[in-house]
Amino acid sequence: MGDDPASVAYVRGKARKAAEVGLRSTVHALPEATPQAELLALIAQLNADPAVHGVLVQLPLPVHLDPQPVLDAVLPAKDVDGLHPVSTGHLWAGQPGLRPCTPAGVMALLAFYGLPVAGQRAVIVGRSALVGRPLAALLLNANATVTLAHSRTPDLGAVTREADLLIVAAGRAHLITPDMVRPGATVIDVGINRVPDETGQGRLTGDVHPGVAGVAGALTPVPGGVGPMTVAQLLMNTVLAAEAQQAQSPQPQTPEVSGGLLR
Ligand SMILES: Nc1nc2c(c(=O)[nH]1)N[C@@H](CN(C=O)c1ccc(C(=O)N[C@@H](CCC(=O)O)C(=O)O)cc1)CN2
Repeated sequence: MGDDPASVAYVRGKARKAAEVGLRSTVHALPEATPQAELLALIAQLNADPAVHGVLVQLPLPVHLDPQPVLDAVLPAKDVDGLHPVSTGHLWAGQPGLRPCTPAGVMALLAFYGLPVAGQRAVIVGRSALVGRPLAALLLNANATVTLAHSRTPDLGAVTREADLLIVAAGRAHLITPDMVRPGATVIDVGINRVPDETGQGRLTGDVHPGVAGVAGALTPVPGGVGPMTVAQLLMNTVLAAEAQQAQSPQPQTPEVSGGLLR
């Protein structure tokens, strides 16, 4: 909703990647001033459409809208963003379900590089519903010992220095400096901050100071680290949701859809 340049770019990127892997997507771009009832009516229409396997509402919403009733309106079976309370319940109960995309992307990245999680002391900085909270549950489910730090945590450096695995999603450029990191720790930078540069366009940088590369055992870059994993996980969730819906109530598929979605 609206014309926030970052959201417009993220949605465009999601549609492009979906097309690349053979998923059909439709972007419903609504004007900033759209009333909540109109947005809820659109979600209800998509929920009821058997040709639609996944629905996501790009965040943030304009300030006049309360995000929670909007997220609650998405049918849990189609909740490819993993933000519906049913998905959250499954996650915290350690049951299978659709997981929020950025935290799931972090877990996929750790697995891909063979970085250990079980038994590790994991510290997350940032307690957002989109990243920090669900990531705490995913790490717990993977048998890490988890600390969730945030803007009111006193002596943040003392907490982060305890981490074998430090994940930063605070939304503050270069919050984590080299002295706050244990030598050899794995550091995952979820921050995406645009800071002024000489071109006037702004430069992307993370929540972790570049000097941390000299201390950490592994450090994800920004850009090109966790961000693209978010989109990959969205595509994965969409395929999982489609497969689960197909198993629940098999629909006749067009050849094009069968080729794209069913293995
Ligand atoms: N409904 C949702 N809204 C938002 C989510 C989300 O998971 N669900 N996450 C973010 C934005 N986001 C996806 O929506 C997202 C963020 C970053 C990237 C990415 O690939 N970043 C690149 C840099 C891109 C740039 O030039 O700005 C990178 O880090 O390399 C993809 C998706 C908030 N909203």
